[in-house]
Amino acid sequence: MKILVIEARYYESISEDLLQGALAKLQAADAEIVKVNVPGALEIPHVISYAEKAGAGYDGYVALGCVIRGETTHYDYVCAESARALMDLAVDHQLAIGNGIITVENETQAIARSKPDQKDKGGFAASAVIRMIQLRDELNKS
Ligand SMILES: Nc1c(NC[C@H](O)[C@H](O)[C@H](O)CO)[nH]c(=O)[nH]c1=O
Ligand SMILES: CC(=O)[C@@H](O)COP(=O)(O)O
Repeated sequence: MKILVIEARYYESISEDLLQGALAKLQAADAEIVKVNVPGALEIPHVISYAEKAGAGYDGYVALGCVIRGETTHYDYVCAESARALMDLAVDHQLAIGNGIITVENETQAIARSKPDQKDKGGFAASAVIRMIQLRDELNKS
């Protein structure tokens, strides 16, 4: 299976941990992996839309990012809109998308969720997209 990993490397070290967790799972599944990065979480859904429009032939997508609450309401919009857009793409277009965009209150929470040897949210998102590809294929054959 061919997987596009889309990273919003807004926080460099957090992003790297999310990526390593995701790559471990994808490599274990012998996936063909393509990686791209975007400025922030809000731009991740755009790439999926572009790839699908272009007929790029990805079996699934892993979205990786970290959104940490600041002083204003921008956090709420970045979290809600990126999640909503990914969900709409997945459901409306039958796409396999693993959402590894962590939305947290502070850096401590982000570290705990990004590290592969802790909560490994990047790895979980990769495992999710692998399973959804399998499930979609099974349903298409039934
Ligand atoms: N504050 C965070 C952002 N903000 C940037 C937006 O995602 C977007 O790139 C900008 O509004 C331009 O369209 N992005 C993150 O990934 N994480 C944050 O904590
Ligand atoms: C989650 C964000 O967009 C955040 O970086 C914005 O910070 P602030 O609300 O302090 O401008």
